Amino acid sequence: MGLPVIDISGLAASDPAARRAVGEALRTACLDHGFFYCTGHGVPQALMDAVMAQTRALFDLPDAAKDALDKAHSFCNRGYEQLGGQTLQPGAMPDRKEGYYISEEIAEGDPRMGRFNHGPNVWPQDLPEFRPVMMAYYAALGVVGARLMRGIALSLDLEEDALDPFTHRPIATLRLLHYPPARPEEPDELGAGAHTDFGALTLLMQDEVGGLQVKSDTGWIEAPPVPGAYVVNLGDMIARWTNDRYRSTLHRVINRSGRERYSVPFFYTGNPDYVTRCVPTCLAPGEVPKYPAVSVEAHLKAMYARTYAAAT
Ligand SMILES: O=C(O)CCC(=O)C(=O)O
Ligand SMILES: [Fe+2]
Repeated sequence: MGLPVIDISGLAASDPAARRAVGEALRTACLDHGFFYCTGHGVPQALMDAVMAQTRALFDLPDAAKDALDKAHSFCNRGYEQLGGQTLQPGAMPDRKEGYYISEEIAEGDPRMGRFNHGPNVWPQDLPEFRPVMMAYYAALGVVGARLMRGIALSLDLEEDALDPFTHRPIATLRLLHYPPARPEEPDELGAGAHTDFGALTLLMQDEVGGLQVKSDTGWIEAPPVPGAYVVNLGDMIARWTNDRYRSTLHRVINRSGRERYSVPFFYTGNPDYVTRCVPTCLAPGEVPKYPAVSVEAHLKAMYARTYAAAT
């Protein structure tokens, strides 16, 4: 069976019943696959299209231009990541993808400057539209992420604003990805090895090529592109938070299309100082939390160390 489609426009409605109805739909999807398609998110299609166009333009730059933007030059994980720069599946071959990291632009004098993942972005000089398009998109998805977290709160029978401290000044990361076609001579090579996401929520925009697969109880299922919709999935943090009631599900990418594939996940990770601890509504009488409380920042650091050999 395919992944459900949830129209989240009700979360922005003034009618509390409309907001609760979305919470109910989220609850079912989170308990079941931990993955769903999201429509009614309010992000203009023109902005989504512009992000895809700039993403293609970035990866079309000459290698020397991309190398100059390498994230090795950044202290806060911004910029270009070479083909094979990450191995998402332990023991597998390096991922057949190249990437680019963008997060909040932290200005000089901001007290957060220099904390894990906080600092300036890296911008390609030859693409004048790149920065404004990406920053507009980053802001738009921050709004959707916070709104979805309110829906998640409702879905867990919490007060609607219970997770607002988590969505205050959140860490979030926009990641541009390019997957060249799979190589027939390397049958074990994956575009992105099987992994779960680190944070709270991921909102993925993918082009029309396809190749994302999600692990279900019956095996790998395809998550084909649905125009205008995001593929949303829960990350490890929400699984911890809910004592594994909500699922952070394995997924991977194999681009067997013979074409170039582009995708843009947005990782909504939350306020770095927020301490996640088991949600009380996720404990049956006598049940104990499986995981100790952990701050968002400590969790994120540990997760980066897992997939990058030389992580900071
Ligand atoms: O490109 C995709 O479809 C998925 C990417 C992904 O899972 C990730 O970057 O965590
Ligand atoms: Fe992922």
